[in-house]
Parts: sequence; C-alpha cells; structure tokens
Amino acid sequence: MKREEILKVINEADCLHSDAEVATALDRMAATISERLGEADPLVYVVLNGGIIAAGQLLPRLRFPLTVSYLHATRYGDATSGGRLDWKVKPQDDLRGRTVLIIDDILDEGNTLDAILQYCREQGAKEALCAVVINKKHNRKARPDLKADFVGIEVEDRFLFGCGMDYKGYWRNTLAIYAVKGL
Ligand SMILES: O=P(O)(O)OC[C@H]1O[C@H](OP(=O)(O)OP(=O)(O)O)[C@H](O)[C@@H]1O
Ligand SMILES: Nc1nc2[nH]cnc2c(=O)[nH]1
Repeated sequence: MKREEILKVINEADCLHSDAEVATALDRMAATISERLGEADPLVYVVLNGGIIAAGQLLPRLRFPLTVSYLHATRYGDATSGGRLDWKVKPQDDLRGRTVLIIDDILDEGNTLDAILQYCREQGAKEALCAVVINKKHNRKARPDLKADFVGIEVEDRFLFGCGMDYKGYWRNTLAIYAVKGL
C-alpha cells in the first residue's frame, strides 16, 4: 500500500474507542485477572501478531508471579474474513498441570482462540483461559456458547483495526480501536 492510502484509511476511519477508553478497560480486566489468577503461577501466551499491544498493555498491570511466552497462529492474513487456522509456532513449554492464560486482541468468530485453548488442554494444561481486549458482537461465533474468560470491550460488528489489529498489515500500533470506513 502507498503511504497516502495508509494515512487515508486512518483519517477516514471511525474511532470507536479512544486510547483512554481502552486503558480503562485494560485496568478493569487486569483487576479481574489478578483476582482469578493471582495465586495460579500462570504460563501466559501472547498470540502473535495481533496480541502484541494487548499483552504489552496488560502485562505491566498484572502485579503477581507469572511467566510469559508467545505462540503464533493466524487465519486472516491481509483479508477481512478468516480462513483456516495456520499454526506457525505452537507453545514450546510443558503445559502439563499448568494454568495457561492466552492473551489476544480480539475474539471475533472465535476459531482462533477455540483452537488454541483446545490445543493447550490436549497438551495437559490444568486450565486454559483467554483474555481479549475486544469481543465482537454478532451471532457467528464458532460455537454459540463461545466466550472469552476476560473481555475488555464489546465492539460492534465491523472490520476493526488498531490495538494490535491490522488493516492490510498497518495500524496495529494504536491503542484506540477504529472501524474501516464502509466496512
Ligand atoms: O476470532 P477469530 O475470527 O478467529 O479472529 C481472531 C483472530 O484474528 C486475528 O488474527 P489474524 O488471523 O488476523 O492474524 P494476526 O494476529 O497476525 O493479525 C486476531 O489477532 C485474532 O487472533
Ligand atoms: N484487523 C482485524 N482482524 C480481525 N480478526 C478478526 N476480526 C478482525 C477485525 O475486525 N479486524
């Protein structure tokens, strides 16, 4: 994409949640996570690429013992609708008997997190939980009862970017959450 097009996307986008609103949501999430997992010595996994901002903002708010690593799974690429999940890097630690917390930017249809959590449980995790900054509100979840354990903000059913989410590779690097004009 040309620089002018990249700038046009953000200039024309609707800002759905400001930096301050996302920060407040992260504070709330961190308090709930700390209450639930403060004693659990969790293995925390960031889902690359989208989870980098969520994790970078959330982890310093968690003031209890935990370890952090990453996994890499993707199913959208540059498209605005998802395909098959492509596992690029699976968790490298021994998950047996551990509490696992997965951090990602968004639970949309939920195929990504559903597969990741299932994998962790198959590997022997005692419990596998997930935290997302955004839950997208619609009735196309991979399973009707699919919910994240910790959610920051419920967002309308549009194609989003910012806060880790990309538009054709760009604009992951905002805290605020935007919807692409017309999408
Ligand atoms: O709930 P779902 O419909 O499965 O979508 C959610 C996933 O989509 C995005 O990742 P993407 O596949 O775009 O890869 P990326 O993290 O590299 O952007 C996002 O970071 C989530 O991991
Ligand atoms: N960038 C982006 N990635 C997603 N992955 C799942 N839903 C979305 C979305 O709305 N925007």
